[in-house]
Amino acid sequence: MPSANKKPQTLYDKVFQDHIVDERDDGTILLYIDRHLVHEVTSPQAFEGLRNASRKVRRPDCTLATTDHNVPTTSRKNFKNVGQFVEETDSRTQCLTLEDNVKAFGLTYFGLGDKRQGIVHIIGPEQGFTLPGTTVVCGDSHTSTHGAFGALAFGIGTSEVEHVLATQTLITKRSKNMKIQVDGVLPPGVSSKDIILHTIGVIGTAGGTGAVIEFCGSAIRGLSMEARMSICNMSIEAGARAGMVAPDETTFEYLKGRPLAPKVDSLEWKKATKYWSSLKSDEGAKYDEEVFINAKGIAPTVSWGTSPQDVVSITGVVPNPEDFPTEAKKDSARQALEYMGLAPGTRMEDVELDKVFIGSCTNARIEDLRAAAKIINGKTIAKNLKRAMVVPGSGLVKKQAESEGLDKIFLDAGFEWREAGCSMCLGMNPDILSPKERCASTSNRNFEGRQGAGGRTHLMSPAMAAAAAIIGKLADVRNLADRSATPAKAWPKLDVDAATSDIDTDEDLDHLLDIPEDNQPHANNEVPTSSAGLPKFTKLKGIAASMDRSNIDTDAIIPKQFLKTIKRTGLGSALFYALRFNDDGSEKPDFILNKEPYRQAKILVVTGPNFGCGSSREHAPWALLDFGITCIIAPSYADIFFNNTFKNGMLPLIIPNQDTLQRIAEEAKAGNEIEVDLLNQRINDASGNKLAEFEVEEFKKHCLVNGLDDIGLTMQMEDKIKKFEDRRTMDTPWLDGSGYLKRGKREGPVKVEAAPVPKTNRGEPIQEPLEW
Ligand SMILES: CC(C)[C@H](C(=O)O)[C@@H](O)C(=O)O
Ligand code: SF4
Repeated sequence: MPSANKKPQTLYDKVFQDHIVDERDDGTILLYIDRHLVHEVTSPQAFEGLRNASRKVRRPDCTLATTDHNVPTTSRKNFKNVGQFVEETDSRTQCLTLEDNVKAFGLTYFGLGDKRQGIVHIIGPEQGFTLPGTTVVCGDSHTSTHGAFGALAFGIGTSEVEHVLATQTLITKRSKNMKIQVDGVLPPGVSSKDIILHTIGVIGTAGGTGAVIEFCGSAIRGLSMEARMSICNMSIEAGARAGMVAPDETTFEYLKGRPLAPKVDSLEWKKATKYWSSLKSDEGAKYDEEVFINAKGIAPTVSWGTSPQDVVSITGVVPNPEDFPTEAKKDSARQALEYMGLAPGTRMEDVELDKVFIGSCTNARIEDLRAAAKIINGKTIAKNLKRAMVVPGSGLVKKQAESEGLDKIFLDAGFEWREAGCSMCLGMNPDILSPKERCASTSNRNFEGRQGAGGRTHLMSPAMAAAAAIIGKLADVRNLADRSATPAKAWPKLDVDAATSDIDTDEDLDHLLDIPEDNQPHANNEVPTSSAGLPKFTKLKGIAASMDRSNIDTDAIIPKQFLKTIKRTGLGSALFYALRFNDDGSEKPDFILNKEPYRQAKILVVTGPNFGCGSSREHAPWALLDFGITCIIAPSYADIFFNNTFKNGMLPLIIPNQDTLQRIAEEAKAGNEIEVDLLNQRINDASGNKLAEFEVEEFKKHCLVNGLDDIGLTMQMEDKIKKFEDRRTMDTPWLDGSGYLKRGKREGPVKVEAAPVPKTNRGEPIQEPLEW
């Protein structure tokens, strides 16, 4: 599907262009989605929405589900079913809800009894579900991982999950192009994790806001697929929507023999690799931003603070907040050091640890475990450690590691060898830090409370975490590594075939999926194309609470313990939980929303940039909404959060000018009401005097003002979507379900239910359908 456009294009431009179903004058684009990954935390409300509106999943053959966030990582030797195995009630409910949904909607599912279960971003590539040139989405911010294949892969919120399930498309707009070029040879002991931590240190967690990053340069070219995945994984921590690497021979080699990739040497494989080879940025392609990094200058890197940008070389010291350039930055460094229990000037190598965690979608692939095992081999973990654990990213990674004897190396050293899942990366399962415990972690986020309330996270590479486990402090892997120049071993590829051999027949498949014969639920694409659904937003007047903070992440807006709900409502009491409440549940009197009149706030004014960064959890806007806040005013937002708010009838306003923003914040601080007039795009004071004007995308405004449910709107574009799919089948036939995702294989009889009162996806009766 070579792009017709003559203008030099970037890799991102090409993949984006090839997926446009429809484009409106204001730049709003309906984008086709090739691959949809689903997990238990961000999908229950989406499936509920489908049910409420009597919609079915449009492309079960392009959808793959697993449980990862909530699952215990204890031995599954005696595993019988989720109901018995997952002890924690809410986690069990979420896992069981996913199981019900995959059965009801006919989706392929890797459950806890399946060797292929694992972290969603590890199993997609492993299976060849992720392919170059595809669009890949998941209700999860680290979907950016899949960009390592030259896919355009990004995280979405739950409402968008529902949109993709129903329509296999998303409403979006073009992102900016950013190039990060890393050239040169990596020094010994430095890995791809160090590249990305170092890069985020350079550009900051808001550095990539609004952009898709293309990682290129000789250092990137020289990396394996797994290392490229670790880099793209953390594009989201760099503030970007996605990260991409142009596919090349390394990519093709990785894909050979994967169950869902075209068969090697088939006509499809030849056609596919020809297309994939065209997916590189053209000579002269324009980037909105370019960053150049010399690989030689990167050292093994660790984080010292509570943001992934707070990094330093392992040979460095804890920075002094007074050395930061602005008062706001000094302040946030002070807060970070207080939380982390660190004093300025302390050598990083003197920082003592309590726990070590090797796992997560950033670094729990086979290569990561090999790198850690190489350091650990023959040694034991330090006595001061309370716990050291290895959590493989998938059942297949675990199996492969065991076949290479890595489990034994870890176990002999004193590590725990666990079952696959997200585990202590965010601690939605029992694997958590206790307050003040300090952890060396190969994960991607060191936010306050991320690995457990009060827990302290230091991010690093698997080899560095292994070194830290042996020393019991943050440690420089270069002092432990075997410096003898033994040639790199040619490692075997992950054995994916063995795992699929138990589903040779249709009967096996049905057994695996446990699909009721004729139970396509409520499947009906004719009735519910109505587009009326959300409350209308035209004018809002009310008290505004103001917060002077930068980079407020969605973990802070609503921590992980509240993500176990299968509902959208009732989350107001969890809003800003750690900032708002003490450990005993009492209110922190100084927090703005605990003061009068701000308990009644309808508007939130945030003076620092990058509000809503981090996780894609739509629970963040749901919590704000449930508290009563329907409008946020800030200088900038993280992309996923920004989209999520609109999907809930909320208005996030961008006021880039600091003086104007301060004027609005002053009104808020004085306890005066503010008026947000969407129709006239003005912010007024309580007496109607103009404080500011604002921009808002035309389509989004239209949806808000009319309370439109954009799934209904998109379903009215059926002809165009169908036409796109027909062309896709012609041009890239390997993208229609193959192997165990074969299209049609699981399509039971479509049962059209009588729908006396058609409902919206929120379960309310539909008003008059509205045209857009
Ligand atoms: C649960 C999910 C919404 C979340 C994400 O989007 O990132 C999680 O994976 C995380 O890492 O915080
Ligand atoms: S970042 Fe952590 S919690 Fe989120 S998907 Fe990856 S492993 Fe799971």
